[in-house]
Amino acid sequence: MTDKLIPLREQIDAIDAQILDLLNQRAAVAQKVGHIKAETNAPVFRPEREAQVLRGVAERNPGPMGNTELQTIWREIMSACRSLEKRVTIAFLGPAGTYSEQAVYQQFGTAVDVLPCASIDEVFRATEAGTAEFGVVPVENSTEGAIGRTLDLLLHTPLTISGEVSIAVRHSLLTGTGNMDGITAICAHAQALAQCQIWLNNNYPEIERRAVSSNAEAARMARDDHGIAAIAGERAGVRYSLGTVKANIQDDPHNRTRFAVIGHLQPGPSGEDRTSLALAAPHKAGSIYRLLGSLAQHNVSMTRFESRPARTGTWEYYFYVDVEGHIENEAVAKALDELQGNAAFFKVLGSYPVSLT
Ligand SMILES: O=C(O)C(=O)C[C@]1(C(=O)O)C=C[C@@H](O)C=C1
Repeated sequence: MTDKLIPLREQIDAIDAQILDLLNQRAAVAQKVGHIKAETNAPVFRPEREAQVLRGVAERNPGPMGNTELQTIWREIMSACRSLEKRVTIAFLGPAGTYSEQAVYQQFGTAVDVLPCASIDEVFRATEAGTAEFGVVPVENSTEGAIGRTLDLLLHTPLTISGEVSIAVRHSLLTGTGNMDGITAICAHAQALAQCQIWLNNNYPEIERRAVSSNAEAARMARDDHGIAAIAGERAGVRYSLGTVKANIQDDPHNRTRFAVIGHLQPGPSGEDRTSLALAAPHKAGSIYRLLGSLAQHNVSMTRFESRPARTGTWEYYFYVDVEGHIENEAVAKALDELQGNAAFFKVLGSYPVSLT
């Protein structure tokens, strides 16, 4: 080692000592917050506050560190501080190694307990029953569209959406050996197979494609059977000790999945929020026009409009609408009040901070 490094490392050691001291000072304050919350029975996880802290970090950042990297560090700092107040349990669509698990850690940091569930229904059940404080469920994918089961369950659950997480979906072709010798089937969740079909048609048109319950399950199968290749995220590859034949094989390089955090909590305004609604229009000419007109009149921007059959066999539809702003914002409250008066069905699914990515 050159002598020139020695003084620089001494500087780093001194800075680390300060960081350590400051982190523990922060943790001690969080513990005091935790005691007050325990006395008043207030919720430990406050997504609106965490969103403000993370946005503040990016706003104040003079560099050279990037905002994304700093926000990842702060997410972990808050996760660790929160776990000193109380450790929360998060249900998600398992098994471990799925994008849903990644969404859990992206929202809550890693100082949480996780509860992998076998289905989206089970995530709702575990959260409704209080086995988990929160659940994380996929809502939509940018190439494949809405996750119907989540939308159906949101209609009648007592839970509300308290956050959203957007994850870049990157699929890799993975095998036990890191090459395709002797591979007779490529396994993945049906959505992942669909998201990679052009690449698969161009590269391995002759190999059978088999849909399984999740990409992580495919990765587990590939570990146990060297005749099977899996399409999954690198995270699953690491978890199941697989080699990468080819990374980034998704047809759409901008492929993203949006997840909802569901729970009994209704967050307050964070300054940059979204409100999700479910609506049904009465059987009258122009009824959808009138419903959406309330939003336009009060200058409330709509960021999503999705329809889904009501499954009554009568060509009725539920509409899933996202608008900018929190339900406590005056314009949003007025628009929704008016809209509710014109709707055959109306439910606020939740008001929550807009995700950072
Ligand atoms: O401000 C609070 O309410 C805290 O509990 C502190 C803190 C933090 O570490 O900054 C931790 C958990 C909450 O979700 C929000 C923020």
